[in-house]
Amino acid sequence: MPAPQHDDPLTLRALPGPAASPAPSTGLPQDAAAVLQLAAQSMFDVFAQAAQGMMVVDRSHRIVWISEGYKRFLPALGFDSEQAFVGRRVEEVVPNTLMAQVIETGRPMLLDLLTNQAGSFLVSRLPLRDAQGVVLGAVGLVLLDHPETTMQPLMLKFARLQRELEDARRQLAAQRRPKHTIAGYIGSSAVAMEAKRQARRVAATAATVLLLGETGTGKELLAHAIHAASPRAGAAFVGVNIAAVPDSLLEAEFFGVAPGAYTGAERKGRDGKFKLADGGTLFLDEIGDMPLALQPKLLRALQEQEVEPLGSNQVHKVDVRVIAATSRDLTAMVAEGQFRADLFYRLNVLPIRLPALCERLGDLEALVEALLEDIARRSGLAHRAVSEDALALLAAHDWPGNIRELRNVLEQVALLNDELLLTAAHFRAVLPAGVRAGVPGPLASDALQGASWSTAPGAGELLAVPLPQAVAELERRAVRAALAATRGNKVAAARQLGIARATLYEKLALWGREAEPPPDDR
Ligand SMILES: Nc1ncnc2c1ncn2[C@@H]1O[C@H](COP(=O)(O)OP(=O)(O)OP(=O)(O)O)[C@@H](O)[C@H]1O
Repeated sequence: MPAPQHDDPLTLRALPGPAASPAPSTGLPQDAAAVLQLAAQSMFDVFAQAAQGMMVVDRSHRIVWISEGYKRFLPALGFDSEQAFVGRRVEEVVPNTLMAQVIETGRPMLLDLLTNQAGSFLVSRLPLRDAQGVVLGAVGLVLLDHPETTMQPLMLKFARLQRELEDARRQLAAQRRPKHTIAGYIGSSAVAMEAKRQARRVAATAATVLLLGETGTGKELLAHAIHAASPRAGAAFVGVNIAAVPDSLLEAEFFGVAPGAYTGAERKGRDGKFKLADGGTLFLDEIGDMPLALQPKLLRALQEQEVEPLGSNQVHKVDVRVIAATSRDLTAMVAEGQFRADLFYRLNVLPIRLPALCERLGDLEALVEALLEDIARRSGLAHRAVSEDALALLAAHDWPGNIRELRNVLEQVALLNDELLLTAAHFRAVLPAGVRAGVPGPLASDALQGASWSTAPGAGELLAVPLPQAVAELERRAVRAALAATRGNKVAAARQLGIARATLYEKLALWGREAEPPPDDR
């Protein structure tokens, strides 16, 4: 490094010349202290040569020396000569410098970013000590000027790695968390606690469980949780949504297809859900939509723990625990002959009723908090809180879609707004106004009036058209009315209409969007 051009004893002692004395032909000195001193000297020389500029500051923070390279920063710092700069306290002439901190603490700052009116600099600051280790001052090195351009690729890479690290941490935390636990069913109201108590009790048994409750009350969540808390937790949890599978495909879905039973894609045969759930749990969602014709075969599978794939005359033993769920009134369906009584009794061994949200509004705040936390975790958005007036508005709202609807509303509001505190005004913009749908049930007369289904066109007009056309028109209006009354919730609408969800989906697909209520009806 260039020799300091200052006669201050500090400089001379602190920036030693070739102190260690290696024998020229034998290489490194023999003692460790001399090797270290040599290493320090060499390192310093490398730094000094690579640096864009250097300065030395004494114990009282006064600049005692600057390198040739440093001089080019002087104009930007407001100095036109070295004489005017040297001798000044460093913090007075180099804004944002931390040289004083290094002198006071004696701790080096190996790499730091310094930004002031002269630009941005990658700097290094090292304390200078005497033989007794007393700090005499500090040396500052400007390693790079304008690192934002010269180091841009490195900085971009660093930012990307940082982002990836955060994503990985988030994913890992999500994976480690058991997906569904009974404690994850949020609520401390008496009805919620009772549902959890029953879930814990049945988890230990192998008996069939029947989960009853309106749409979106957490039946599937609790089914997962019961499985996770059961001795079968290590085996598969297989779910079938009966309403979503066309009737004609259900048998193969449940019991599988024997090889050679069909040509084409099914030629090799395939396992049914019972087989896939062997050793674990089979979740039969929307069991009320099970076609009557298939119910005896399901009953046999439940009782005998045996399945017979389609096109086969062999039975296979399975060991499956069944959890069924429905939002329909199975007792009424049995009375009306729509559901077999023997299957109902077989399923109804351990029924657990999940309360609707309106029955446990005391849990609303805890649910909102837990759902917002989950939304933030999954989306990477900031965690939001809700104001008192927002909670009051939510409590006054009717929740036909229960917790699923609550979750959707929270998600929408969180996505649409940047504020960390969500207020009633934010929710008012999203919550459907108008008809209070009330407890879903048989087609309610106010719901019908809400959608004016019994008015235009009048009965007289319908009489003037051929019967199939009139029937089709009535059917459309009934579906529109049910969708309007349930704010587009198709499960609740199908229940109100007394038809399977799959049937409603089929009708909507057939009619196209014209059958759905206009957005302002929802
Ligand atoms: N008690 C609860 N605590 C936390 N989240 C809940 C709770 N109940 C329901 N949820 C959430 O609400 C949503 C709907 O729940 P889930 O699918 O379990 O309802 P469901 O009763 O099975 O509905 P459907 O009858 O329409 O199938 C999910 O996102 C679930 O995580």
